[in-house]
Amino acid sequence: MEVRTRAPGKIILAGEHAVVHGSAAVAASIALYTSVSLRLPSPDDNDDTLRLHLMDVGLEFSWPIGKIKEILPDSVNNIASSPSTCCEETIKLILTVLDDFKIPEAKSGIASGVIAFLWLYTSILGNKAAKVIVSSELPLGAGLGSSAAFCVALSGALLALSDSVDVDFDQEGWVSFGEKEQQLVNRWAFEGEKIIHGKPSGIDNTVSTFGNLIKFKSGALTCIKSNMVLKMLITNTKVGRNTKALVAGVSERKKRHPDTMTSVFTAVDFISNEFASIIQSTSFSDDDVVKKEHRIQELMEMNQGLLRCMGVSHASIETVLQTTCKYDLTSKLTGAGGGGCVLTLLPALLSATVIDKVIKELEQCGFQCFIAEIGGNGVQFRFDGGP
Ligand SMILES: Nc1ncnc2c1ncn2[C@@H]1O[C@H](COP(=O)(O)OP(=O)(O)O)[C@@H](O)[C@H]1O
Ligand SMILES: C[C@@](O)(CCOP(=O)(O)O)CC(=O)O
Ligand SMILES: [Mg+2]
Repeated sequence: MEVRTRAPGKIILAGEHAVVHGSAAVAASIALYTSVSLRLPSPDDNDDTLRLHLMDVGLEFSWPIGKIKEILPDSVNNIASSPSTCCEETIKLILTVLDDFKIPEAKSGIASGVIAFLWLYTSILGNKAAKVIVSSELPLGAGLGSSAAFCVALSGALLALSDSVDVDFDQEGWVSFGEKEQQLVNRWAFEGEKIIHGKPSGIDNTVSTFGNLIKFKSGALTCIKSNMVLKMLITNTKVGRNTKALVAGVSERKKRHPDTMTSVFTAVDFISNEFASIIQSTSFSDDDVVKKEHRIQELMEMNQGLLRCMGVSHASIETVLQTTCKYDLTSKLTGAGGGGCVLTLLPALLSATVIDKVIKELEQCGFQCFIAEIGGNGVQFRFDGGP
């Protein structure tokens, strides 16, 4: 029996980091997906191994089921319909089954993804043998929510083959989960994100699960319908960074300057709310659109300034900002910062020639540019083995 799932990445339009501290943020899914294939062997296969193939990093893991039972004897008592948090001691235990695999230093961040995999797998499916293959169209560790898409696609696949979720095996093509199933996928994915991020807000797994455009605050989501075309250029600086370390750094800064940082987070809350109301308001003419775009550009500029205050900008991000500024365009980092990706608003009336020029100049700096479709579907599954 095989199921496949795919879950989208995201861009945060306003409010990253501050959202971890209770401020509002606005995010949209992007049409770049992480896919999971999960195959349970038939009883005749006599296979007693759990295999994980992470195609993007070229790593393969396999564990005899007996070893998993030894390390996580209690995981069979976990209930798939009731997501639970992996405690520090269990993380340490799981780390011991990674000892046999020499994960190269440059890929050490992958260990947290493998721990999240083992926690989600054993909690939802128990001690079954299986082969799991993960591949992604998203750059890993670049601010586009690959960790959340990984956890969402994985939780979706595991739940689809669990007894806790009712799915129709006979439908063809990509199918969305029902509302109740989406909620459960989202809650499990959040538990996986906790292992990878330390203290996630939940915005990334929520937008990857439900898709579209959302406002998110203190764990609650509001769906937004944009009344304007939001075209964003995404520039990957290719400077690697780790969300967990950046989120922890902002919390440390908050400990040192509690009042100042609280004011910064409050300002971001206003920015996100204003951002959401501008994109939702109706525009009657091209003039209205231009005015709205100017207001959005100012909000992006202020948000970027406040992210700098939080200590999460980077020389490479500043280079993108200066380059796009030469063309009168506004940019801000997206995701955790410290490198990773930057968003540039491409106004509706901007000529294709200018877009080409700015992309060319950014690429000359060694960056990678793309324009992704935003606000599409969330997690989906299929059983039909199609493309
Ligand atoms: N396709 C994937 N294969 C293996 N691990 C992945 C994959 N996608 C995400 N991960 C895990 O998520 C981590 C990156 O997450 P993070 O630092 O939050 O960056 P982002 O979510 O912005 O891409 C990786 O180091 C790895 O542990
Ligand atoms: C910085 C933060 O707001 C977003 C992190 O996104 P990413 O992992 O960099 O894609 C953290 C969070 O909300 O959990
Ligand atoms: Mg992440």
